[in-house]
Amino acid sequence: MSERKVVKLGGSVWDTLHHDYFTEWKEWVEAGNELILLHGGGPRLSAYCESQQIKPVFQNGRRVTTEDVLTGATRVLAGEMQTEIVTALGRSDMNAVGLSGVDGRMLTGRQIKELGAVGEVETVDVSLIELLVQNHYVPVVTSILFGTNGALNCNGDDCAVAVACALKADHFEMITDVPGIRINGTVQQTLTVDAMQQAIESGAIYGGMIPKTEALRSALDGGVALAIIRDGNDPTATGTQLKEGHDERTTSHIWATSH
Ligand SMILES: Nc1ncnc2c1ncn2[C@@H]1O[C@H](COP(=O)(O)OP(=O)(O)O)[C@@H](O)[C@H]1O
Ligand SMILES: CC(=O)N[C@@H](CCC(=O)OP(=O)(O)O)C(=O)O
Repeated sequence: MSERKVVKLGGSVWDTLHHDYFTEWKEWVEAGNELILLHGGGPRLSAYCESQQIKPVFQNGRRVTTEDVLTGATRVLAGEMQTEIVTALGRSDMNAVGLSGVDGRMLTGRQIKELGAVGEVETVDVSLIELLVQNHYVPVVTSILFGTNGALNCNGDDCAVAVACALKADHFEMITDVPGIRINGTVQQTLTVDAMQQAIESGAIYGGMIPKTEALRSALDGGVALAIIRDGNDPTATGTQLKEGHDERTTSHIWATSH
């Protein structure tokens, strides 16, 4: 029975991504399974903004997006980043196809007005992705949404989990530049939903890790059996898996020591 894996590839780790990931993905696809890649490109987009004398501004890990930033987002995410990823997959003998949410109106977005030209995913039409995977292509999707008044920038993690849930993925992996979620200096192999929420409130989880942990939670709520953060620099590392339920001991431990 074929399995379906959705992988979110973080822009933070793309430049140093361990090559064994390509081998792992190739073997996964060759074994008859399905692979769908989602990607961001936050650091490259920030570099673009700085080159244009635009100061990057974030709120809870999501970028405030003016029209000029949106131009950069389409150039960097749907252009430079996506072409590099599709090319790298091709060099590892995988037939990848680059897309964003505007293709076939696959991902429509509702604007989050206080962040500017930013959207949250409103609808996911999986038919284009299904068409590609049935024909043994690896879809590579970036987080630009189809909005009523034009394209919208979407956080890569928010976008990835919406796609993972709509596709009823068996696995959802978020590959990033750290070995997992650290609380008080220790990488957590598992984290309960309650402990995660308290770690966000205490500031132990901050910045770009906030949308990532929220995405893990949405994946669990959306019925994805395995939702995990993995280290892009080390494919053998355990990572952090989010667990349902309550763990009073872990929760109070984090609460007590992170203040
Ligand atoms: N508790 C935490 N544990 C690990 N990393 C954290 C934590 N809180 C915040 N971070 C930050 O989150 C970053 C990953 O988010 P981000 O830079 O948005 O990655 P990506 O580009 O892969 O989506 C890490 O590099 C780290 O600086
Ligand atoms: C609205 C919003 O925050 N969009 C993100 C899209 C790119 C992204 O998410 O990149 P990573 O996956 O590398 O973090 C941004 O502009 O940075």
